[in-house]
Amino acid sequence: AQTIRFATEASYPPFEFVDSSNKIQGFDVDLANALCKEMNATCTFTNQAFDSLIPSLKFRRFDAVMAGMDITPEREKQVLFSKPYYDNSALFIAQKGKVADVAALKGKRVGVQNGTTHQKYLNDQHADITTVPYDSYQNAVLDLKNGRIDAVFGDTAVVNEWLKQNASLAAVGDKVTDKAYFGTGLGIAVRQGNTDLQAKFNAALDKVKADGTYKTIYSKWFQQ
Ligand SMILES: NC(=[NH2+])NCCC[C@H](N)C(=O)O
Repeated sequence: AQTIRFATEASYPPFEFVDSSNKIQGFDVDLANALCKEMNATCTFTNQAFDSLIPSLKFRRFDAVMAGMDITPEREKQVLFSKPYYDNSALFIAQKGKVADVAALKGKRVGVQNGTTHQKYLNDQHADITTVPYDSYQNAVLDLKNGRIDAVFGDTAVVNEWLKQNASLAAVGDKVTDKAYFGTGLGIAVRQGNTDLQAKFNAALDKVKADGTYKTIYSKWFQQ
């Protein structure tokens, strides 16, 4: 059977994280395994810095990237994406009672992960906010709790996870769904020209959506 080497950045529950026995787990991993089963392939997952995922894919160190990655026009110039497998949006969080709304973040320090759509969105659309880059969102949340930064900007499902675990944090403003950054959905990236693997992922996605497998995995990781 074919082996598909996936790369991810596993500090991003519920999409991907390293569990207590050092295994990479999460929604993306379960979905990838379901797709690989459909494709009669074996999946492997490697943990890498987020901003190195697309370069490593291009260097052929991996076959696919699945990392809660938004499909964006800019990334589509470099890689091919599967059809969207998850509807995404982004959200700011801050210490409870400290930041009234997004306008109040003017002149403040907001943590983001390097290479993410969140970083690009703030740089492009909120030049008045100081973006503070982190290699992992875990460290950004720590700094938010310590008061070293004023807010963190991340994917809504992930941010909700932090809110559940940290009673001292709260959402600021509404979800952001700007299509140029986060509105199109998450996709699996493969190399330009690898339309064969792209087509296989798309067919497998259709299959797991139709037979209920997708729904089971979704409800395991995104409890309402
Ligand atoms: N595994 C991760 N750390 N993912 C971060 C993803 C952030 C954002 N959705 C993006 O595509 O840029």
